[in-house]
Amino acid sequence: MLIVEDEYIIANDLELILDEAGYPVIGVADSVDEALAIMAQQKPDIVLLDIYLKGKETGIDLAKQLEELSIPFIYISANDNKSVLEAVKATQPIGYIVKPFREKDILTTLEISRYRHAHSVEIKLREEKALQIALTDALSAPGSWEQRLLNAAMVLQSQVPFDFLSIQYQKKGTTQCFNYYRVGFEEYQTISLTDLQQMTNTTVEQLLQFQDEQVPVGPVRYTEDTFSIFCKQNRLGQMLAKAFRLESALVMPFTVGVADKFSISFLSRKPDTYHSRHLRLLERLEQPIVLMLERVLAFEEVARLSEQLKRENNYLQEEVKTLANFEEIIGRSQRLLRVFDQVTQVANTDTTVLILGESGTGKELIARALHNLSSRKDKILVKINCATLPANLIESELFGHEKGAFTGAFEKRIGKFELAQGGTIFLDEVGEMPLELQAKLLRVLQEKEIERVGGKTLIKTDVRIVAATNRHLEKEVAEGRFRMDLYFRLATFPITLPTLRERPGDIPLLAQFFAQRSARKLGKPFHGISEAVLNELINYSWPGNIRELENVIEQAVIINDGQSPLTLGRPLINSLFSMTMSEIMIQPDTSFKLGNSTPKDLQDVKQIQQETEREYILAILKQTNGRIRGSGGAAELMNLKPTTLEYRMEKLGIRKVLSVQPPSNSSDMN
Ligand SMILES: Nc1ncnc2c1ncn2[C@@H]1O[C@H](COP(=O)(O)OP(=O)(O)OP(=O)(O)O)[C@@H](O)[C@H]1O
Repeated sequence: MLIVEDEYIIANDLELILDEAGYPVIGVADSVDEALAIMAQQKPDIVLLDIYLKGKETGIDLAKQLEELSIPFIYISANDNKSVLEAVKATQPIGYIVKPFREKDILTTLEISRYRHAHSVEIKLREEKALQIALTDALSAPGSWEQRLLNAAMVLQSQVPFDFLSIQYQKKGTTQCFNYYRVGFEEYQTISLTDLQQMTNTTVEQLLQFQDEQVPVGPVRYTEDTFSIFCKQNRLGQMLAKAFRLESALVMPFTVGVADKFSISFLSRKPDTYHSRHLRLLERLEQPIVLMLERVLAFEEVARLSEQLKRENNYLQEEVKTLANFEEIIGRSQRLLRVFDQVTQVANTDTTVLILGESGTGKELIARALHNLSSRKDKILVKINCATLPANLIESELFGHEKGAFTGAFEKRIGKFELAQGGTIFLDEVGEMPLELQAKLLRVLQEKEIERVGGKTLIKTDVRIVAATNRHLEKEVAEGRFRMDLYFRLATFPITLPTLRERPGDIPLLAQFFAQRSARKLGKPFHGISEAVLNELINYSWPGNIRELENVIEQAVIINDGQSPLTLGRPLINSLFSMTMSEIMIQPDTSFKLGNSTPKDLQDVKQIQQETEREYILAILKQTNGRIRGSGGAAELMNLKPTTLEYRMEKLGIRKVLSVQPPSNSSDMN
């Protein structure tokens, strides 16, 4: 016990009574200063306090400090002046003893007050527990952060009153700000950045900058005298104070996990709303709130990651991911080695790369190698073929859309840019991108942010861009089909792939590689490639480049009897392929319907293509005894989905038969 009493006799009396009753007295003080000095040495459990003391300060002044320190106290006074008693009540003493007192009065009051105090502490603890549970429910309920934080604010209102609540949430360098203005008993109005912008005549950029300003390290209370400091330190707070006539604040910053920072500012119109008990309550709540938010954020992260994983899986099911690195890129020509050097130089930077080269020269393979050699290799590489995306969906495909953004947008959908977050985007055939979209792509490259179709917010992206085209982009720019500014952005680091005819020395290596791979896939022995065939391959001009060579060799392996070196089965005719690149995906076999005559027009080429494909499928089906699906089935050997193969068979008039016996003398399955 500490006795604070300036009348020596009374103080002495009190000390004796307490000692005898078994309450140890740690000191007797006759002024506030002396009392504080004793308390600095040892914290009393209870203080017995007179109102008028030696010195300028009264017992009521000391009581305010005791309240801050959570030390319970009992007044002992003869003063019954009404205004003094009002001031006494405001300090929330646990008891009051009127002088002159009897020993009995002292001991009874002490006992009852101690009991009531302990009881009220217990009630307070129970209330706090209930508050924690209500906060947990509010913050972990489904819904947006805006709604959840508002629910939490409503729970807190009963304990920490406010007229305005501002919550800043900083995550990975971006800050979100949630503002709630109290307009009724349980009514709050959400104040958006746009509302604030209009109310305060400030630009959104300024507001965003204010939002990012430093917050204090621990909980701080700003009252009448110190509120101006709060306004000076916090320009957003200053604006709010002006706009909503606020005069005091309580700021509670805390960190969740390693980097997620929250700062809650309670603001009030009255200058004396916040007391140290509010601060202490928030301090006590900090740990449970942090733990709970950690859990909520971890759940969100898990949900986000599993969503991302789902998307990646879906994506990977559509895309056959080639594990490309230099070992799988065949060739030793100087031209190709120069490309490898360039890839190695640029891989570990975030520089945008433009891969140029004719169709089939291996642009995609190089793009994948670039990704696999970069620090982003553990993240996804998303390929977008700009030529095959439907014009009306291309924007939503790239940037995603919000629910209801356009007819048919029933669900929110994220685009390929968001899917590739942290990884690489490969924009294949970028030269085919519509002009209108080129402007949007340029913005992504410059600002590194995207906006979903129908969305209102900009989303930061961390994606490396690799683009490829077989078009002559400078010519496209000159003819107004490609934006010059985008061209310069993309062409920061151009890599030009040599055509196959520019590196004939690599043809035998590639042919050997493709033949071995196909033979392995088809389960056939491989007896090499004859000298004559190799010469033929070297002398051919390969307008379809490596892809064409790959197809020619694959077909040669299919028709090979498995006992002799590979033969082509049909001659390679240079003149035919000067027609169009896209027509040469499947090589014509001149032994088919058109005989050995050279095709005259596009129709002829198409017919040859179809027949070649038909023969090809039949050869594979023969190999698999007619089995399409499952392991070792034709679809697997051809790297196609079974449904795709069935569709192609139907188009080419190949009927499935129930018996899987190989047909004896015909290669047809009909
Ligand atoms: N150096 C190489 N070694 C082994 N295979 C290669 C090589 N270059 C290309 N290929 C193979 O050739 C085929 C065509 O390559 P790719 O798709 O990368 O060409 P592209 O230039 O992107 O074609 P397009 O412009 O038509 O999209 C692929 O099957 C690829 O695996």
